Amino acid sequence: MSGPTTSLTPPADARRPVRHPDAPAPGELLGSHYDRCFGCGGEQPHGLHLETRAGEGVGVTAVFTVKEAHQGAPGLAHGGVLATALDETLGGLSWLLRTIAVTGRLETDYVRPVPVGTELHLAAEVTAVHGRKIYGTATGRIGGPDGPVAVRAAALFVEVKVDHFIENGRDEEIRSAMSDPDQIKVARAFEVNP
Ligand SMILES: CCCCCCCCCCCCCCCC(=O)SCCNC(=O)CCNC(=O)[C@H](O)C(C)(C)COP(=O)(O)OP(=O)(O)OC[C@H]1O[C@@H](n2cnc3c(N)ncnc32)[C@H](O)[C@@H]1OP(=O)(O)O
Repeated sequence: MSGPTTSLTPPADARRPVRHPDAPAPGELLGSHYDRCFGCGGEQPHGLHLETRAGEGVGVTAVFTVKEAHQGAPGLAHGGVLATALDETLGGLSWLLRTIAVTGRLETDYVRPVPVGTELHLAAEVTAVHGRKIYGTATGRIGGPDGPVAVRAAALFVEVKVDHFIENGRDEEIRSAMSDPDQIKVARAFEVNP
């Protein structure tokens, strides 16, 4: 097989994650990183509108209500939408590390079907860091933070610079994001704070 290793097991010399001193306080709403994001953007009508909050340690929690537009089988959430909810929640961990990172690998277990109308309560944490690689896990529970587990994920995110988006994104959206001073301020702040 060519290409990078796809293991989700951190190497033996991986370090424990450290919450950045400027990370949002536990309970603080993180807000959307991009208003047209399918996971968290308020301007994306069929999106998940996931609301993520900083948790304790290097963890976050999030809530997502499964809507009619999110179906796969009749009356049930689409598996890809649930993977998006897990991915987006894991993406929120960037705020705790103050590091910009993108998903390299996401492994999902589907444990229970999730009906339309469900409030899915998600929790994610960073488990290890090795160079640019950030390892994490996430769960989604039905109805409340202590509800039955419906989905689980393990993931590896890879740290990138803002240039990752500028060089690879479509010009129209990049120009619009670049003209939003808040977006650039937040993204750059992540880069200069080690
Ligand atoms: C102006 C606008 C501002 C906008 C501000 C936006 C703010 C922030 C937005 C965040 C959004 C969040 C939303 C949710 C999260 C997504 O959904 S992100 C979107 C989905 N993900 C992607 O599109 C990523 C696509 N993939 C890539 O771009 C590249 O493959 C990657 C992941 C950046 C890695 O490429 P690379 O930088 O060349 O890194 P590379 O040297 O190959 O690998 C580095 C290390 O990672 C390992 N690795 C790489 N890929 C993998 C893999 N798939 N499996 C296992 N290991 C891997 C390598 O083995 C290597 O390990 P070591 O050798 O260091 O031990």
